[in-house]
Amino acid sequence: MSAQPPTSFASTWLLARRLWREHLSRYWPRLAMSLGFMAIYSGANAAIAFGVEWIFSGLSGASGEDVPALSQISIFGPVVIIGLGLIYAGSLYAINRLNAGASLSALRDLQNDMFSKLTALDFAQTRKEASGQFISRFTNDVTVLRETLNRVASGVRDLLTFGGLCAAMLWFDAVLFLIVIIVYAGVGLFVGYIGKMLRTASRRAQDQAGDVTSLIGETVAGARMVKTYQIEPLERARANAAFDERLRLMKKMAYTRAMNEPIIFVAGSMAISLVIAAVAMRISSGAIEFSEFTGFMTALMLLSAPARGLGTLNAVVQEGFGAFERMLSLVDQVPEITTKSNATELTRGVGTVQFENVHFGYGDGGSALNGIDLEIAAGSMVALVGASGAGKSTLINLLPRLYEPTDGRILVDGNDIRDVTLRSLRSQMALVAQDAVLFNMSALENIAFGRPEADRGDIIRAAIDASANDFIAALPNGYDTPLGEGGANLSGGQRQRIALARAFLKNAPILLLDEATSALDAESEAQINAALKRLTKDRTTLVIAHRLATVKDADIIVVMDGGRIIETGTHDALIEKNGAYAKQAALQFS
Ligand SMILES: Nc1ncnc2c1ncn2[C@@H]1O[C@H](COP(=O)(O)OP(=O)(O)OP(=O)(O)O)[C@@H](O)[C@H]1O
Repeated sequence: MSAQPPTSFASTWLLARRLWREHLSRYWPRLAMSLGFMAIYSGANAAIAFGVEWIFSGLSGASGEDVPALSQISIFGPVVIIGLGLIYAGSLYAINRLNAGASLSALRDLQNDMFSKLTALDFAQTRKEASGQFISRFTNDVTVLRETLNRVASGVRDLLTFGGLCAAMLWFDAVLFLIVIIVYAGVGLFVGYIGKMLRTASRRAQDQAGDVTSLIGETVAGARMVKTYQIEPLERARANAAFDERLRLMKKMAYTRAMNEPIIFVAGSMAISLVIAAVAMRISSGAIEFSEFTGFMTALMLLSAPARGLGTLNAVVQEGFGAFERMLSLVDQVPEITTKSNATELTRGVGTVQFENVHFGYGDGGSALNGIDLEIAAGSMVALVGASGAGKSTLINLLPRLYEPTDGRILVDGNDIRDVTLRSLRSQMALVAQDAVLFNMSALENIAFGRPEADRGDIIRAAIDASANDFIAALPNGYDTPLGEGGANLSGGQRQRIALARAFLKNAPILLLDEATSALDAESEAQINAALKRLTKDRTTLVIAHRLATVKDADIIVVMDGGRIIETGTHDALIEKNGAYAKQAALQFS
């Protein structure tokens, strides 16, 4: 969830400055050109008032017989008005085009910044928020901010137009102008208050939009569970509740926003009535002529459009800044697990691993690992066994620095893993997890994750080693077949073999394995076992072992309980010891 700073003027100003400095300023040439066109546009607007004044002064000055003067007005009047109209329309097109180009490009940059940060965040940081909250920043928040940037651009145009029309009114009559300005200043206070309410409401609505995105994502991803457990009504109820909440928040925003335009309208009517009330006095005292009054009234009428625009601008800006704040709450996160400035490159070694008095807790008070000491010889296989929650996955996750130990240290080939670059450390290990994560790309690209620079031949060789070549070749487009989101078009065993092919291709000296427990048919299991044997050969392997075969083949079995190692030894030695492992083995393998 985003931090919630106060919706003060200062925070709006800070956000506006960041938006300009970090995202918009690089597009200043386009924005400067747009500003030039805005000046032309507002000039054309004010000139219309003067054009009307000129026509009326001509009409009231000329008598019925003054044919040349009247025909001059009937020829030049329309030409002037059409000319001004064309300048007005042309500059409006240029303004909209230039602004859209700049704001859309700035949003693309902001999305890139967010995505870079998303990939740079610590594993733990990406787990803190539901995925929907992240997705929502790229979808809902971007849409809201895009709307705001459009409106800010038209707001600048409105401001210039407002200024131009005010200057015209001031030119015609200062006293009448003062009346108008006092009325609009009073309205400004209301509008500011409404904007404040909207920013708070908008932040809440955007956070909630993230919850809705998560819910929909869960329902689609978990379609199998939803159907087999027949929890469709439950899911519908959850969705109904979320949409009801969305309705409530959006209504609150819409109702608040709805107050804006009527207030501006009332202000406009009040300004016009007060001006009409005062004009007789001004004309009778000779301060203003009738034709000047028509010019003044034209400017006042033209003022209502930019005034409405400016009046609603604050509301839209506050909504947009609510979204921008949420985006910044991602961009501003600082990853904690990083490469030290004096880190060295970990060169490919034999793959010895040492855990020295390693402690770790997830920050929720409890400790997941309590003083792990473990030495793993190069090329050996260590099987981690123990009850659920014993700390096996946690131990494996510490090695590629997905999490950092709270105490103790971990060495790879004699190097403290905090003293080497993250990139070189992670290049020394391959991870094959239980849930083989596949992406919506071709089989070829999915395997190539192991080593992006690998050529097609290397990739096919890795697939052959992983017993994956036969089924991939049989896909409609072979290696170029898209695998569907999450590998939806493949069986569990096939997904596992793609994941193994990735590890073969990476050819790292250290292998981290969370063995699949998913029920595989005998043939798949045999194929995966054979592939695993090839993969683990001559590599240091840490495996969370579920299979009897793996446990028996391991060089050392490490039995964990409550974040501690309680026994180590070979299968035979541990059976002979008749301790915790022997008991577990008796239960499992009987
Ligand atoms: N992301 C997390 N946040 C907080 N606590 C966690 C997190 N992941 C695991 N834990 C806790 O840390 C402890 C060790 O969990 P871990 O996943 O390492 O156990 P495990 O032995 O791998 O279990 P399993 O065999 O069920 O996967 C457990 O008490 C677990 O509840």
